[in-house]
Amino acid sequence: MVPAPAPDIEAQTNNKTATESPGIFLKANRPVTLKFEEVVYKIKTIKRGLLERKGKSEEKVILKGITGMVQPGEVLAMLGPSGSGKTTLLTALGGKLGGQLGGSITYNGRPFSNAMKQSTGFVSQDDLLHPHLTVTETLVFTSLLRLPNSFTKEEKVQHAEAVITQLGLTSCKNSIIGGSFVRGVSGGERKRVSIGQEMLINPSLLFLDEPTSGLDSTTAQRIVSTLWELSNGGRTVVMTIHQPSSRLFYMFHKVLLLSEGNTLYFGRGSGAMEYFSSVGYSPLVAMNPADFILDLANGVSSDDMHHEDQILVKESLVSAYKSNLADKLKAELQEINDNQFQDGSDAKQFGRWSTTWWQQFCVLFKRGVKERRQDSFSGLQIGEVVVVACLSGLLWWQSDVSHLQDQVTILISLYFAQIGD
Ligand SMILES: Nc1ncnc2c1ncn2[C@@H]1O[C@H](COP(=O)(O)OP(=O)(O)OP(=O)(O)O)[C@@H](O)[C@H]1O
Repeated sequence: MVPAPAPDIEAQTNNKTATESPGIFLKANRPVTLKFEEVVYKIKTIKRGLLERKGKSEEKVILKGITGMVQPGEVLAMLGPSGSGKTTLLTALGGKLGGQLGGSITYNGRPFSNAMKQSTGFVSQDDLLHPHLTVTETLVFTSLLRLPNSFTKEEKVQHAEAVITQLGLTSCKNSIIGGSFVRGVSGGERKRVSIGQEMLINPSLLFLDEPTSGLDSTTAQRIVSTLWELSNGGRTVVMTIHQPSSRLFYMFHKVLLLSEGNTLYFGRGSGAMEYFSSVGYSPLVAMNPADFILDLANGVSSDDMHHEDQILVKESLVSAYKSNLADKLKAELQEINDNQFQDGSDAKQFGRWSTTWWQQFCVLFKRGVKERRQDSFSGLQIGEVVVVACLSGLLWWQSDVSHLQDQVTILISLYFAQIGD
């Protein structure tokens, strides 16, 4: 780890202890029950030969009617082989998936809204962190940008400090994040910084795409324990995970097993092995339940199986789920009365941005300067940056989310035009 020179932001946080920090992380502000019923997602693909210019349009079904529910205080882990639809489902539940999405997804009985967006944290698989900023700087700048003006600057800094303490990042808080060319904090610490960025808004609903990928089992355990503790504060946590150890597997309150867009199991993690043995699939030797059910999701129930047998195993597990668990789950979902949620928050009370344009400009400017503190500047370089920043800013100026695709297309066209020149 490369310690960076202590910046003024850290000077503001150094005298504060965790006990002085606001206790925002003890309880979720507005507990959220997430229900999803018969979620279907289809995409259009073009099938064409190597020499063909025009191909045939085909429809591919990625999610084939997925149902489930997560309540405050619960962690739902979505497991399945690569390409089974975990990230697609997570993105859909996080309100980030456009296109042909069918079925129903509700948050306290209501559709996704601006109000819910502001109570939702989403940690994607590939984190976008600035390599030359320290852990403290990263979290303080995010805090200054994302927390509303009802907090003073000092309170925003305190929130960042509280997150650092809560996520066990105190020992590396003055180390730079690092990247491909510069050594910085470890993979686990980096992941915790990404989680911390979302924790700053004290989300009631937290989505994480593979928060443990590439980490050793002890670090993975530490991250899942943190998420488990967060759920204890009345939060709803949903994550995708590739191959959890058995220790981790039993920490999940609920497990959703996917195979090629179908559900094979939804229920308590501790009940998974019992369920699969009740439908005729038990491991021959004692093994990690996650490994066993992932084998089943690939259609592997014993060694030396042919491809055709694997297809049959998957089909039998899909129909076993439909006849044994699906109806019970639907009945459980019906029992939850959507009118019980006292969700008085009105979408109108949530503005478009938490901070003003000028505040954002100042914070981003300061962050940009700190990020480049090791660079030497020439007048030409500064001029270039200002021109590009103005052009990019104009492109997004007062933009509507519905025009996002047009703007991205213009950016890509400009990029290719530049390459062509
Ligand atoms: N926009 C898209 N265009 C084409 N194919 C897509 C698109 N979105 C998803 N897919 C396909 O849908 C399937 C599920 O993708 P998804 O990323 O959800 O899988 P996953 O279970 O998260 O996989 P992994 O564990 O490897 O991340 C994959 O076969 C993927 O190629």
